[in-house]
Amino acid sequence: MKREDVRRVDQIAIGTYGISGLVLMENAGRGAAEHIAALHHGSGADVKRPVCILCGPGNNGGDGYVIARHLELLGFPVRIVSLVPTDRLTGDAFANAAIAMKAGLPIQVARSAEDLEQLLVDDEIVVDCLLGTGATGAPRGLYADAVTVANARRGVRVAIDLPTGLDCDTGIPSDVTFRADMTVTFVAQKDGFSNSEAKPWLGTIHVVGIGVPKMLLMEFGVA
Ligand SMILES: NC(=O)C1=CN([C@@H]2O[C@H](COP(=O)(O)OP(=O)(O)OC[C@H]3O[C@@H](n4cnc5c(N)ncnc54)[C@H](O)[C@@H]3O)[C@@H](O)[C@H]2O)[C@H](O)CC1
Ligand SMILES: [K+]
Repeated sequence: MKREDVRRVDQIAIGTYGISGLVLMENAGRGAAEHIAALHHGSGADVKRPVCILCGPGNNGGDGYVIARHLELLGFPVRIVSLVPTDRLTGDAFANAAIAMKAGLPIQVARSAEDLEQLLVDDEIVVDCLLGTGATGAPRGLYADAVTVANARRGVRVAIDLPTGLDCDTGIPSDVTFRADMTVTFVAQKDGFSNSEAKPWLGTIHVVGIGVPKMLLMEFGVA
């Protein structure tokens, strides 16, 4: 699907079908958490690798707070590194950040590249909830720093909805693009994911349904 179409599906699911955005976000985050947890099974060790979830300013970040809550329930040590103070979040993202705070999930705010160098360590699962379908252009400022530092660490990298820096309509990566080992994308594959140039940045792709009715998916030709 095209970026604008998947955003339209989101709006119609909420505005016309009356599905709460919180329900869509919960389905997205829970589905993503299950795929991240499945990464672990191959290693055999019963110690669950720590997970660091990088959260941006929008609903892609909001997904990260849901992912954190579900991964904790699945036995993973989780922590959230947000690139914005949580009181700057709005809507469904703010709601889930507030739930995460009340639930005692560790949240640290990174304000500079130095903060990110300190906060991101090796041998973790790093989850990219920085920018999703609301991104325009190459990652700017602290978002570019976060991608650069995350790519430099030894560990497993998971992109949520799309790797930050990748144009999901064309598949063309920015100079700074999150290099994911796995991408969990919502509702449907993004058109750009079929561009071979995007492959090194996507890793293994999983599509997670978020409860959008089949009738609506069929209207957009994805069911
Ligand atoms: N039906 C669905 O697909 C659902 C998707 N969900 C998730 O929501 C995001 C889209 O959320 P949105 O708030 O619209 O946008 P982002 O989270 O991507 O944030 C965009 C935000 O970031 C700033 N920004 C934009 N471009 C840049 C840039 N180049 N550098 C730095 N900062 C940038 C700007 O402030 C924008 O407003 C979707 O991807 C899914 O993850 C729902 O959770 C469930 C339903
Ligand atoms: K992302």
